[in-house]
Amino acid sequence: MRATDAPAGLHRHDYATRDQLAEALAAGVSAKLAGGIATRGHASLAVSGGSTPKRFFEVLSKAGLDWSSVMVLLVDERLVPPDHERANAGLVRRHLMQNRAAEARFVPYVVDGHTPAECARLSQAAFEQDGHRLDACILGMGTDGHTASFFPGGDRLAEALDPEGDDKVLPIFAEGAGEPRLTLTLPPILDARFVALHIEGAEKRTTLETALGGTDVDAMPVRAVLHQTATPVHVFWAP
Ligand SMILES: O=C1O[C@H](COP(=O)(O)O)[C@@H](O)[C@H](O)[C@H]1O
Repeated sequence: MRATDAPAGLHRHDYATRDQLAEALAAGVSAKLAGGIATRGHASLAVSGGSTPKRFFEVLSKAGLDWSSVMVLLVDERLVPPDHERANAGLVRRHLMQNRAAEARFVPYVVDGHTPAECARLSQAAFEQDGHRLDACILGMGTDGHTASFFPGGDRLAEALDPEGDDKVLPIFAEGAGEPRLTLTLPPILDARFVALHIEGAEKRTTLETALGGTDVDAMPVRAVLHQTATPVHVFWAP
């Protein structure tokens, strides 16, 4: 691991390989979850979808935790049927909810049978059922500068990024997103006890440097996470 200079509140962790990154991130998350279980009797984890987290999920799924005391949620979801190949819930079921982690309680978003607004309302109720604050929230990032489903041009981006907003889950639509989405809003993400941004590859490194080098949040919504100073954010990267 190599620590690099970063703005205050941003901690950068660079690894030589994606396997090393997966091991380190899984160890860090596992420690946070163990801490939650030890102090409160339960712990919660929100994870992202896409293609990047598979290796991390597979390592984390083998962690020696009391997984029956862990709730797993999604940072964001695509509004597609639950068995659709692009469903983030499917990725989590296939790669995280296995091995020891099969004992955890997975609470996916409500994605069908309702309007997007209703899906968001029902999903938020599930998110709030334990009245909890997330122990760990693992974000991803696209090369367009989106994180969670905060896409450039998102129709409800301002609401989703409002630090004073009351909604924890919102429906959101953006041309570049592929399909309508549900997303955690910025407040519950930044309220997590541990926030990580997990990115891999040279292209995403360039995207990260671009995001750090400018301040236009609408152009690159990940800046809302990177440039705030209230919550420490740990950036995990490997080539
Ligand atoms: O659409 C999404 O993309 C991002 C990044 O995905 P990746 O495939 O580039 O790793 C992901 O963080 C988000 O959860 C997902 O819905």
